[in-house]
Amino acid sequence: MIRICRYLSKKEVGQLFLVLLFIVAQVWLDLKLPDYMADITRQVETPGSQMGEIWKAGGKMLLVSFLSLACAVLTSYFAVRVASSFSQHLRSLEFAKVESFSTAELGRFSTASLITRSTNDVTQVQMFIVMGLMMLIKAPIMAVWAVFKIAGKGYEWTMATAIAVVILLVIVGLLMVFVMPKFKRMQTLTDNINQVARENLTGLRVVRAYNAEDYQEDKFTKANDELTGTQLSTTRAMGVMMPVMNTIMNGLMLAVYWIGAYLINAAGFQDRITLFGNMVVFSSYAVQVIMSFLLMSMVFVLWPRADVSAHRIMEVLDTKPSITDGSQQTGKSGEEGQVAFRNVSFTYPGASAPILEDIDFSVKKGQTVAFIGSTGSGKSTLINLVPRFADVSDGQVLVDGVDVRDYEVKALRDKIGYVPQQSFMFRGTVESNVAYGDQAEGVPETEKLERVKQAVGVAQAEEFVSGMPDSYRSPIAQGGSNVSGGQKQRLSIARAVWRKPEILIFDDSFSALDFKTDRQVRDALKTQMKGTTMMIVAQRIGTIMDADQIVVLDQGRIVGKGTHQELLKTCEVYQQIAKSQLTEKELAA
Ligand SMILES: Nc1ncnc2c1ncn2[C@@H]1O[C@H](COP(=O)(O)OP(=O)(O)OP(=O)(O)O)[C@@H](O)[C@H]1O
Repeated sequence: MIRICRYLSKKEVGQLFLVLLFIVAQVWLDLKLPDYMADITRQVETPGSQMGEIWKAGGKMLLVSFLSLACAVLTSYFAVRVASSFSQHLRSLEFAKVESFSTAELGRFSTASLITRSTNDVTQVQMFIVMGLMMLIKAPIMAVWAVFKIAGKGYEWTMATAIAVVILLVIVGLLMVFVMPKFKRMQTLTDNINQVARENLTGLRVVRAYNAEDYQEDKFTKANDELTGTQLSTTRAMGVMMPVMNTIMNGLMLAVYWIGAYLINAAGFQDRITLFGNMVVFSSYAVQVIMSFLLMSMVFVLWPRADVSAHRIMEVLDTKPSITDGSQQTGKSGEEGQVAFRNVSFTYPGASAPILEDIDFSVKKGQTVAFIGSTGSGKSTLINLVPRFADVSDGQVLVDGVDVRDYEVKALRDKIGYVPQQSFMFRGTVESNVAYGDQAEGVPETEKLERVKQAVGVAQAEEFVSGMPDSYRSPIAQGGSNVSGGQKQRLSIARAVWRKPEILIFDDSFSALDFKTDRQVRDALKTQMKGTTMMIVAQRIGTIMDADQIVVLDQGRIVGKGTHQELLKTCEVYQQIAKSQLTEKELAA
């Protein structure tokens, strides 16, 4: 919790000092009140006192109360401001950090946990800051000041207060031992709920198609019950606290008056007024002491949960992304558009065996290299190494003659147009989905739209986009739920084409297209994206048979490399794939 405070901005630290100032002022004013009360009591008890004097003391009391109220309002105002802006800052930091994560880091935290960590956990810290600022700072100042004020006013009363404080501390200590582990568990259970809810919503269609609502509901109920049970037991424990505190406070009051009555009874007439005044003042201060210990104990009860949350946030912020920037902005001149793999091996974090081994090939500017192989043979893993979604475990991937790890990540990715296996659409319009990314910023609207039209044309999506109610300005729902799989795939291709990159990567991106459209897209790419190096992963031989080079993968190793005709003669795995997909006539052609 303390470590997270280093993310406070200068302005927030300034506001914290203001809060501190208002709290000290408030404590000073609050502790002034019993003095006036003692004054009034003395005046009432002293024969011949003037009514005007009592009014004067009462007026001062009222003024001090108002000033204390004003300080309390200002304290809350600044405390809430600091806590809100700090949590806003934390959320932004977490978001930026998560954006820099590679698949390795994303796999280490689950998506659900990352969401809880940037929402619920930040809220816990925010709540603690508000409560902490209002109580944690005030309580010790108040306690010390009040103790200082009551010291010397009668050891019997001081003893009674000390006993009350000890009882209070023991009860709070016991409570903390009981609730602390539960608070820690609460955050993990919140992750759990998020995970189940997320999975259910994402896979809603599958759940419905398999009539698995009851099964999903059971899973959710289990996670929900666990969280509710933990929350209930902590809340119950906390619920006990207030009545216990009240009882201690009232008990102390009784003790103060009982001791007072005893002392006044035993004292001579002259001392009785002083003793009575002391008793009234003491009882007010004793309440302040107990209240401050009560506030402190409340803070210590809130602390564990906030501490767990702060720790979880720091875990994200402290994680060093495995993909770090190099210094190169450009590649070697004369080697633009070239991609080469040099004896590349890759092992997923935590996996025992490499997924890719000894991968070696190169492709020149404007050429097309295709990858084919059985499911799980490592095709996606291989092409993901080019835009550095992960880094090689051994060997080198070169783009434009430079190791991809030596590039500034942004510069490297600016060279690449990537079409993923599962097309992803963002909420917006057709245009905003195609002209997507930093390169779309600052491009004049008319030029942007013109380029969108060209890219959509290459992806053979013109017909269906023109058929949409608002054409290029038609809305696209989150995740592209209002367009078909094939339409999504074409818009996804258009998005990569729009960038006019040096290298285009297609990860099985033609699978949802019919044969005719597949052909048309490839023809359009060939004619309109001349000079662009293409890396295509495909399942269909038809999609890749005219590639300049085909790389055949089997269990993470290259088992064949060459053109379609060469591989038909030399590569057994390729022959098997070809035989299963092509007719005798096509094979002979
Ligand atoms: N994040 C990951 N962590 C651990 N192993 C993974 C991860 N992603 C993929 N794998 C494993 O790596 C292997 C290769 O996966 P990859 O997705 O590269 O295959 P592929 O050839 O593209 O398959 P497909 O044609 O089905 O898409 C698989 O055995 C898979 O289980």
